[in-house]
Amino acid sequence: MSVPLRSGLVVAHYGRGWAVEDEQGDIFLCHALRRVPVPCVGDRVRWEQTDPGHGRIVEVLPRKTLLTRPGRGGRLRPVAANLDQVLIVIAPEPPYDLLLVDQYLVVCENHDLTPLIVVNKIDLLDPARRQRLNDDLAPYRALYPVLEVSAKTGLGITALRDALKDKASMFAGQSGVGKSSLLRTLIPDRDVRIGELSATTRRGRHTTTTAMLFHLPEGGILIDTPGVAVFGLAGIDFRQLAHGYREFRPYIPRCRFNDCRHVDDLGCAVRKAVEQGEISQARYRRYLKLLGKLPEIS
Ligand SMILES: Nc1nc2c(ncn2[C@@H]2O[C@H](COP(=O)(O)OP(=O)(O)OP(=O)(O)O)[C@@H](O)[C@H]2O)c(=O)[nH]1
Ligand SMILES: [Zn+2]
Repeated sequence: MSVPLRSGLVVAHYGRGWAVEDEQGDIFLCHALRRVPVPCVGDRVRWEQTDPGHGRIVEVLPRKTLLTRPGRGGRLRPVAANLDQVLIVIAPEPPYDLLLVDQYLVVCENHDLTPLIVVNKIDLLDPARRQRLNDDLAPYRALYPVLEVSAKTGLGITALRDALKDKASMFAGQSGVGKSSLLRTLIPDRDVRIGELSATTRRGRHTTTTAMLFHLPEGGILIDTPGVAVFGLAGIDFRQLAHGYREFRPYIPRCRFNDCRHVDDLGCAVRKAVEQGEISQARYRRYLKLLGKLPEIS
């Protein structure tokens, strides 16, 4: 007897299982058929129920976007599918690392993900720190939306909610910048949902999820990937790196050599733009640093 296939959304990933949400919002712990691509959070799937509360994924629908991380043996593992945007969170404390911000931006630019820069903990900004932040962020404000918020006081949270509405988003940022605090502010019933998942799967220890998807109260979804580094430069070559620096793009076709890495002066339109003040020197210096981190052969 064949069971009709159902549509679902992967909302969590545990070791070898996936939590699939059906159209009514009920959650089933599923395994995946061997022939399907390894599913990940955010995937739209076709699945069939096997037992109460359980099922198996038989098809992973085509993905709009896919974020991966290097797994065992250098193979890329999927982490989050169908994302629209990434919230790059920084804060006055711990001190922000703009090289890391640039790295996140390069990955976003090369995966068709829209980056938003979120400055959290603005309640901690005194005039001196405010001045430094403004100077540091000036080149970014010209390229990307920058939202200033405080998970502590609630400042700017309405604008953040508006930016997330009806989109699939994910946080990126150093430990301690306040990602969990923001998540709690945005999704007050978060813990209820985790409890609900554990109850459904009838197993106590599901704290080791690699990723989890939450529905935002005003529409849209937010994916949390605790402790998963998905924004490394693995798989990025020097062309993609330069492409990831948005403001370089108009100049790249004007470089004399097709394989210009924008390091040497000779006929490089990007360098010329830096010298003429059209491209931020700070950003260019960070580009050179990241270029130095790429594997030699790229
Ligand atoms: N002053 C202030 N402190 C905040 C704010 N948001 C978070 N914090 C504090 O910053 C610390 C780290 O916050 P978390 O939300 O745990 O940070 P995280 O980014 O999730 O950190 P990891 O879980 O390690 O990735 C906690 O002590 C929070 O109370 C804020 O807007 N203002
Ligand atoms: Zn060049």
